[in-house]
Amino acid sequence: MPDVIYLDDLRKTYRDSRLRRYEALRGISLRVEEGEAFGFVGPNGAGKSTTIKILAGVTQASSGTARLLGQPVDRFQARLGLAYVPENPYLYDYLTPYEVVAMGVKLHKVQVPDMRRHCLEWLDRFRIAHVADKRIRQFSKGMVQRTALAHALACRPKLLILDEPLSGLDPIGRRETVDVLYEYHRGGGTLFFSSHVLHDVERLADRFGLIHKGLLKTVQTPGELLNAHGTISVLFQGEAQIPGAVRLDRDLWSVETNQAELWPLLEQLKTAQVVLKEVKPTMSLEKAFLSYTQDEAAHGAA
Ligand SMILES: Nc1ncnc2c1ncn2[C@@H]1O[C@H](COP(=O)(O)OP(=O)(O)OP(=O)(O)O)[C@@H](O)[C@H]1O
Repeated sequence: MPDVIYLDDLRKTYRDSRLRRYEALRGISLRVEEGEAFGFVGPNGAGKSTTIKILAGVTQASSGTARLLGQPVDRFQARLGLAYVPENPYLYDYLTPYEVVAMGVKLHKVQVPDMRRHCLEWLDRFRIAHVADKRIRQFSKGMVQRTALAHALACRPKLLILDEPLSGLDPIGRRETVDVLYEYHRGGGTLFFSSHVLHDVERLADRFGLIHKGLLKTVQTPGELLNAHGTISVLFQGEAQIPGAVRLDRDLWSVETNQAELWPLLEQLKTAQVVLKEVKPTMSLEKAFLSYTQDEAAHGAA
């Protein structure tokens, strides 16, 4: 079974209006397997959209290899089974959401017993079924985004590539969209998405890749991240002589530990007969993100 996404030494050089060269991608290599949810994170200008546009066939790489489902991205076969939503989707604004979704379903040759019902179900998942027959021209940015996402999912793609899928959505819309994407992933779909909202990447991604200045700095699972850098915060209630414990309230204490020290600490707390209130990892993707980008700045790397 080939990788669903395969990138090898992918490079992209842009030229500005004065024909000066700018290397937006400086050799990205990456594999995403079938059924994986891969989060692509990085600061503004890192190269996320450029990578995604190459995958979606919107722009061409300067060099390197990019394959989808075993096919080079410039072949139309690579896009069979692919749905892509760009950062700012452009939809023909004289169409209605129903027309947009139905057109996608027909183009992808998805067999559905009742087209109207199928489309309305997806529009309903994104809370826009009530405006299914209104012109998109009248829509807000968030509603256009919801229409584009409904269109992508209604096509039952094998691979879903989304560039900043949550931007432009309100907090409830973000949560609902994460839920839909989670379900798609649980159903076996492969998901590749970029996001600035690290919390959403943590909730959705099996692995995440951090891109900075056109280079992939790290690819990790949340578990690997925790083992490599993580600390664990333990909250307990009651008296125990634990070095480093900080009193939060009258008899509520908090102590930070690491993976190796966790079990001995829990044994100690058990012996002291305190009430364990919470054990949670404190290494967030946000901290990792900052550590990778700041380390580089501190060492003056290009
Ligand atoms: N068409 C273009 N012509 C020239 N330079 C470009 C073009 N598109 C992108 N760039 C430059 O390439 C670099 C990477 O841009 P890209 O849009 O891929 O970053 P990004 O990680 O998606 O950023 P953001 O999070 O802000 O969307 C940036 O410096 C950007 O200015």
